[in-house]
Amino acid sequence: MASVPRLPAAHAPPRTSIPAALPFLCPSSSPRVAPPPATGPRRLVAVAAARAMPWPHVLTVAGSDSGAGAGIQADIKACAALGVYCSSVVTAVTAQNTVGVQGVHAVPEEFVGEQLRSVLSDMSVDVVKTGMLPSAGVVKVLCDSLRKFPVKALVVDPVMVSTSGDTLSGPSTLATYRDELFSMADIVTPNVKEASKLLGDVSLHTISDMRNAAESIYKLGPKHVLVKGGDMPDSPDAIDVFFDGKEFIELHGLRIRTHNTHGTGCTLASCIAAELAKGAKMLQAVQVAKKFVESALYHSKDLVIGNGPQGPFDHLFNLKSPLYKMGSRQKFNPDDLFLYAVTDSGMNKKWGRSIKDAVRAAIEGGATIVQLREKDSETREFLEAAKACVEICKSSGVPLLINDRIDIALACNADGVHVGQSDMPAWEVRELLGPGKIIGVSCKTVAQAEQAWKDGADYIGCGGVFPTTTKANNPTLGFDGLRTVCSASKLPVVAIGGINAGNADSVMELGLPNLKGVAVVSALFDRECVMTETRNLRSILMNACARS
Ligand SMILES: Nc1ncnc2c1ncn2[C@@H]1O[C@H](COP(=O)(O)OP(=O)(O)O)[C@@H](O)[C@H]1O
Ligand SMILES: Cc1ncc(COP(=O)(O)O)c(N)n1
Ligand SMILES: [Mg+2]
Repeated sequence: MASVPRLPAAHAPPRTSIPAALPFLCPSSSPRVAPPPATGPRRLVAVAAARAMPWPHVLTVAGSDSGAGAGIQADIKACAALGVYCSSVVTAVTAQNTVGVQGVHAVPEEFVGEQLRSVLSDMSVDVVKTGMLPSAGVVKVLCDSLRKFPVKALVVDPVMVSTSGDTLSGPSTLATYRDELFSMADIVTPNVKEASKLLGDVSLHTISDMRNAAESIYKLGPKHVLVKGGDMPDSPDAIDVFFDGKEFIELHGLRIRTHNTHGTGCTLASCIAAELAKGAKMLQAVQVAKKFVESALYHSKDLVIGNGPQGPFDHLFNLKSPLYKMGSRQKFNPDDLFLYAVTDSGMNKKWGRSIKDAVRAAIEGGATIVQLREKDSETREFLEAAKACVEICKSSGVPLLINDRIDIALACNADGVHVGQSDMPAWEVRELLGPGKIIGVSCKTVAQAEQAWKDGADYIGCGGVFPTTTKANNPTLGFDGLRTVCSASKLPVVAIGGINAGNADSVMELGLPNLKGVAVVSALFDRECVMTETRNLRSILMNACARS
């Protein structure tokens, strides 16, 4: 089974295009001039245009959860958190809490139809998301309404049983789901129990079972299927299987150890709908949604509401915890390690350039990730430079990491940090930064690589491959040491230590498992023209990858 498809590093397009008209950036770059703010009539036009802007709109057709962890209440909170308007057609009212579902009161089918008519005929709905549809009659009413008032996309979460094990939609709706609703759906998102019921109670225990189920449900008519693995607690990751009719993609997330998982499925489907309403493609929408659920669970893992086994979580965690700024960045892409530029304040001083100019030049030359390693800057000066570099990196789509300084990474909202063996342990860094950030760890041994993986790191840096002057007392591992660590690592690896234009090809040509790229300091920054050196190294690496 494929993981998220990626271009092989050697063929990956440059992260930044280099327009011919760009001023040559050596030895220092020219300042960029921001356009003047709009004033007078121009401002009025801008305001009018802003007023006319439609608000992406999801309509949820689902049940009310009196405990507000799942159902309509979860859907509205999830859409609000992602900046999308959410209207609601209530199909049932449930008496529900953290213990389970105590009662269900279905709304008459005609009145579900009336609510649908009210919203769909007037309010420019982009995407419809369905949750609890308590009877076959309600499913039919919905299908009729959608035929009358078509929308851009339909997300079907085939809610049948709550996490607490209570029935929310009886077996009589199964046939109508299969025969009428699925063929109208852009995506169907069953959990393992629901997938099993839809397929006549087949047993689902493994990823391979989930893949088979996704394929069988796809044959019932939806354009995409996501079989969710939240309820497979034996798996150390939370793995969902996505199928688009051609390819299976395993979506891996951190499994958050918490009891507060009530409403994860409703939230996931609503986030997918919200992202689709904003114009995202399906896989992208699913990835953002999964990351959102993971982050919300992470930040709510210790909340206590109610006495039952399944608590709600906080969808609006982002409002409360400015520390954890969950952007819509996708999960770490190991191919970003291809040409890893590590800055050095001493070298920048020597060549008379600012950190900012050094970073900009490296990115213009094709660096795929940047780490700021400023061992002797004052904190305030470093923070200001880091903030400027975050802006530069963000506009080029290149991740920015900070060496060692978790405080700086948090304050400038960097994409992550890189820590060494004597810095803060990666698991503590993960606690502070949350799941959305990249964490790298320097490792020289198989045991250290194993620990980094256990601690929740995203990649390891392994070296020194060659002798180096940038780090004192740094034993050289050589190719053999690198090979040993790469072969055993469960994480992607970037090689580091004395790598330059003269030897980078020999490292990539080793073709080692998990080796994704090289990290360089002096070879880029202890040179007169950072951009030229980076460009040259990039082409050496690409040629080496093409050969090996
Ligand atoms: N403990 C957890 N940690 C991280 N992600 C989880 C956890 N539990 C569920 N998820 C994720 O939440 C989403 C909803 O999944 P699931 O709980 O299986 O659906 P449902 O709520 O319909 O039973 C999935 O993306 C799943 O991987
Ligand atoms: C009204 C309503 N809709 C959906 C769910 C499923 O949510 P979960 O699977 O998290 O219990 C629920 N419990 N209640
Ligand atoms: Mg669940």
